Amino acid sequence: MKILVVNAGSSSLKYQLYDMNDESVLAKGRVERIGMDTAILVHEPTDKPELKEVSEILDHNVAIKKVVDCLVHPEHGVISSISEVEAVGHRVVQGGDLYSESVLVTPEVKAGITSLFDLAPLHNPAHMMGISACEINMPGVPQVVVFDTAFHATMPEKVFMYPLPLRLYKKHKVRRYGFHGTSHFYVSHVAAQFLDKPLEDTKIITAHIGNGGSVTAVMGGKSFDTSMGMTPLEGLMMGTRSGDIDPAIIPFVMGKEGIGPMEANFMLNKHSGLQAISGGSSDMREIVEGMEKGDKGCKLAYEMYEYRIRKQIGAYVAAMNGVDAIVFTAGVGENSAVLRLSILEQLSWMGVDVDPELNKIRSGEPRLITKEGSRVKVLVIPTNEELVIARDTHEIVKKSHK
Ligand SMILES: Nc1ncnc2c1ncn2[C@@H]1O[C@H](COP(=O)(O)OP(=O)(O)O)[C@@H](O)[C@H]1O
Ligand SMILES: CC(=O)OP(=O)(O)O
Ligand SMILES: [Mg+2]
Repeated sequence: MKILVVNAGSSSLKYQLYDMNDESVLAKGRVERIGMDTAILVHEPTDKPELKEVSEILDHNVAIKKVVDCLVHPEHGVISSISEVEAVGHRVVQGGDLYSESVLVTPEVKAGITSLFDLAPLHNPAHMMGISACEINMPGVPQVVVFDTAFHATMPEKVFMYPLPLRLYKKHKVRRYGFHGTSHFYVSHVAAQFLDKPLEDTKIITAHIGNGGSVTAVMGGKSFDTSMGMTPLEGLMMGTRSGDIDPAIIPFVMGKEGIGPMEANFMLNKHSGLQAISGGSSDMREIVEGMEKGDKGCKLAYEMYEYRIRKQIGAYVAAMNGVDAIVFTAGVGENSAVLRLSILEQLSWMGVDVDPELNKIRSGEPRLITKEGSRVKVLVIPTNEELVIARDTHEIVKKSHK
């Protein structure tokens, strides 16, 4: 079965086409700057030359049409007809308390995702545009949605509730949901295979550090706590997001600067984090480069970012009364040896004995970066959210055919 995996954002759309016979990727690609007349499409077939194009792509419908054209393209295509694609799997960031697992898209599910727009205004509307675009361009093909929040559905009440008036939870579903669940699920289960222990007895801390970042305490294979909350803004300092701040700052700044709630939200999501403190860049590579050249803003941004991740890991050791392994994943977690070393050197108190040489090795494979005998093992595991989405989609569609 061939499955198309779609991750639709507000102005971008990433895709991968899988052949589920051997879980191989036939092609992947991305469309950026959707809504502009200079949108960029990059299509990368596994065994054929890449295709790059700049053109007008005004909405997600046109974007999916372009993706379909690429997949069947005489020179760059990987299938002869779009009817070879038997299912589509979508990443959906917010499933609220409606979904604790992946589901087949039905009119009810679409209404469910739409009812959660308020809880993920930057993400869910874009996902719905992706789903509609696939319905139009691949009529009759079953679609499945895989939620970032689903893996965190096991968090206990004491973890997911906020100490706020109860009516806010009852009326508006104000509670912690957590995100990046597909990634935390994948890397924690790969990590468990490295530990010579039954999954039920494992305590693993997973650090998904990309543009957005979150740390999860995974106990017995289940999410116990995670650093993101009702929205992907809570927790760590991120590329452009503030993460945790004193909530009283928000009304204070709104009053002082004369801004409304939308602007305040925009500031916290898009103009904070590494970018704000470094004075320009949200990219860890540039932050480290700047720091090495003596840039004070980059140095402070790096130190704050590192400190907040380390503090979160420490908190989850306390939350689980111990830890067997720590996992680093996603863009920064997989690639920044410098950042991993800064964090791990200061966790020696709890039995982390990092091997600086192993830490430096670059590879696309899961790998151990602690010395033999380190009481807590540390692993770098490349995440693969798309593979999890393809597997769930495959399972659900197979079942629905029975
Ligand atoms: N070699 C590297 N060293 C440090 N950071 C890197 C490196 N390569 C990529 N990154 C970081 O990874 C981030 C993107 O991570 P990714 O997980 O792809 O994010 P997202 O899925 O949220 O877009 C970039 O912002 C960049 O800072
Ligand atoms: C939920 C979330 O923060 O996703 P991303 O890291 O892809 O922005
Ligand atoms: Mg990501």
